[in-house]
Amino acid sequence: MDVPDEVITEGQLNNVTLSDADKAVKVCGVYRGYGSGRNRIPVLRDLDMTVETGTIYGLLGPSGCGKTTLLKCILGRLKVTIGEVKTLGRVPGSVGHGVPGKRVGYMPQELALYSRFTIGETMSYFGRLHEMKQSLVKQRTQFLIELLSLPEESRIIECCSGGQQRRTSFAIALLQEPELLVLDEPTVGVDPLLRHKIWEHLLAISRTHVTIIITTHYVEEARQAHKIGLMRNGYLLAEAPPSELLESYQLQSLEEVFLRLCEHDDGNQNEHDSSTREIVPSLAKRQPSGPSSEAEREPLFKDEIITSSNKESNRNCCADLCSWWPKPHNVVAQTIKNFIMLRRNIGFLMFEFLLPAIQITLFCVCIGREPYNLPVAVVNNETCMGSGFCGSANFLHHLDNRTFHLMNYSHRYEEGVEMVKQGDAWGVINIGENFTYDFKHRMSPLVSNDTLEGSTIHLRLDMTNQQITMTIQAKIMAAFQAFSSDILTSMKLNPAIAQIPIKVEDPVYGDLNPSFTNFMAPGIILSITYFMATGLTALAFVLERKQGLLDRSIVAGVNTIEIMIGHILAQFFVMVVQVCLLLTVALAIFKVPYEGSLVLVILLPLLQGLTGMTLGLLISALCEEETAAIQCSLGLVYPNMLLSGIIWPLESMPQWLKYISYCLPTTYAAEAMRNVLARGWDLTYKAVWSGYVMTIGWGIGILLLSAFILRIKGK
Ligand SMILES: Nc1ncnc2c1ncn2[C@@H]1O[C@H](COP(=O)(O)OP(=O)(O)OP(=O)(O)O)[C@@H](O)[C@H]1O
Repeated sequence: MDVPDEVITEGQLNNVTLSDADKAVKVCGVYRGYGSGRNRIPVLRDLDMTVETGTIYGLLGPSGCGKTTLLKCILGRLKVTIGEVKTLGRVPGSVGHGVPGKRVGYMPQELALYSRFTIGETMSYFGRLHEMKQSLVKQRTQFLIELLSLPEESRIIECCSGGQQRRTSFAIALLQEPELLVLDEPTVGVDPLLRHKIWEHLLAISRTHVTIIITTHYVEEARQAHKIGLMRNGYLLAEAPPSELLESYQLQSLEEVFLRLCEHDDGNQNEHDSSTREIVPSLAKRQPSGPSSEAEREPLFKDEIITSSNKESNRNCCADLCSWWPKPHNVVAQTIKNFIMLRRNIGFLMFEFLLPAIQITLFCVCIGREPYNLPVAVVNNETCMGSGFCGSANFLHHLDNRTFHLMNYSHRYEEGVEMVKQGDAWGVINIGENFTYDFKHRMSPLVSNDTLEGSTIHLRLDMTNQQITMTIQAKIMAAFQAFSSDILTSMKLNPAIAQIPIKVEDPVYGDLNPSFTNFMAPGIILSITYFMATGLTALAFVLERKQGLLDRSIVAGVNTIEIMIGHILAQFFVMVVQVCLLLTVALAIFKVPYEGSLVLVILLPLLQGLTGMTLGLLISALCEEETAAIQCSLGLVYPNMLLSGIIWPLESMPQWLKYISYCLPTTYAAEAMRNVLARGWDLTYKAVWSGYVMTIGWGIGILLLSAFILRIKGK
């Protein structure tokens, strides 16, 4: 950490308060770094800078010296730790100031362009952010196309050459004819002809009272500026008109001046090193003129900082609220931008439309359908001789041959059971040796049932899969009914009197459970909508942030709430189409039963989708990389499905897990959906309205949290 040169006292702090009306930018004693604690990187150190209105200020310095950081402080994108910045007369970010906003044109170092937009659409987007009439945007676009030799406005940005893309980026900064132009290395990688053209234009507009700050590490290029600031290690070594610097140092080039200043600075550093002390970065540092010991100095620092930051925070409290309030023109700009992006990616949009319908199709095809071709061992102990009626053969004949794959093990029941134990069969059917004879006698009022106990059909099943168990049982009952109908009709008896001689013995594995097919469908519908929506927005900020587009839009005056609303509005359209297709497939094609109001059935997935979107925005706010965002959204799918009672009933969960489950956004909703679909309940039932309330509550909560995180991270 650097040595503080001087302690700022209360009086001194007042003295540095900025009031000069003719100064477009005034930076006083600014400190700013990145990170915190041991990982803190100090960047700006006690930096002063003055830019007069209507001049070109060349900010020069080697790579990494802090030029971009300083520009971001001037634009209000970064808050200074200590010191004061005034841009166009006020603290950047003040309510109604227009910085960030339309009073400033910003060209970031990176391209920061929507590559799928045309030049015209790009201009329209930034024009909307600056509240310009579209006719004026058109006019300015034509002017800038001519001035900067850009291709026609219908040209897609990604089809432009590198130089054309940079000039488009420059044109955006000039679009609204701002009072202040901040250009971060506009000439890097630009051919000399274009560089000359850019400087020519800058000189021309500076004569119309436009102030320009331009950074470059091509030192000689800045000779054309009215004033230059030579920056090194986070502070300015010198600040003067180029001619003055050359004259006073009696040197030929600015590069030589810069080298001389660096040597001088190195000498000064060595002198200071003997008195170097480590202090916390948030404390002010200047020439020690006051109390000498650290203990004496610290309270003074802290008071100053608290006083100054309190002043700032009081002033900004209302400002913050106002700046959060979404402005319609920004929301419209964001929404249109997102729709254009959707339109440019029509293949992906179709995929997004169809994916939920494909998922529900897979669910209906793979889950809930009747299993078939099930291996079942048959042990038929009955010996049918002659031409008499053979009941066991008749019974086996009636077993559905699509469902069963029968394997005969005559007289070897144990062998059949072993097959089930080995997992080679789902069950064993054991038919008693006197089955037909006893069945006939069973119907006789003279015979007691007890005496016939040994001649029934015995079933031993693997009951680990409830769907299969239930199918086998149902099919065996159906076959028995058909058999009893045959035999009793031949005896001229009413089949309704048949007594059922089928006994289900202890299962080999598992236990019998009820069916969950219809139980699962509502939860599956909701979770598909929820996670599709999360996926739609999880990359919302990540990509724009990485490409510098988010920063650029914010400098143009958009706030994070407006960006979020823009995303939600555009993606809501996609989601409505998804939900319509999803419900059509589920309810109309696969006949998932619904007893309740269709409005409620449609509304809940839509609300769940909106909540899913807010979760996506939260992921997007938290993650810096696409891979992290994708992993995060995918990683949430399965735990949520397992914990929300979508796949298996909550009643089977341990109590502590139930508490967690009820805290999740889809649990109450799945319950409500089930009640609306299967029981036909409406909003008067708690089990229904609680699902809607929880969904809305979660949506609002996550949205606010995302906005808060974006605010804190300054994105
Ligand atoms: N977001 C960040 N987090 C941590 N460190 C950062 C961040 N941004 C910049 N830095 C560090 O701050 C220092 C100054 O960076 P800055 O981008 O302001 O320099 P610069 O003078 O604009 O460099 P260049 O000319 O290469 O663009 C560098 O050491 C850089 O590594």
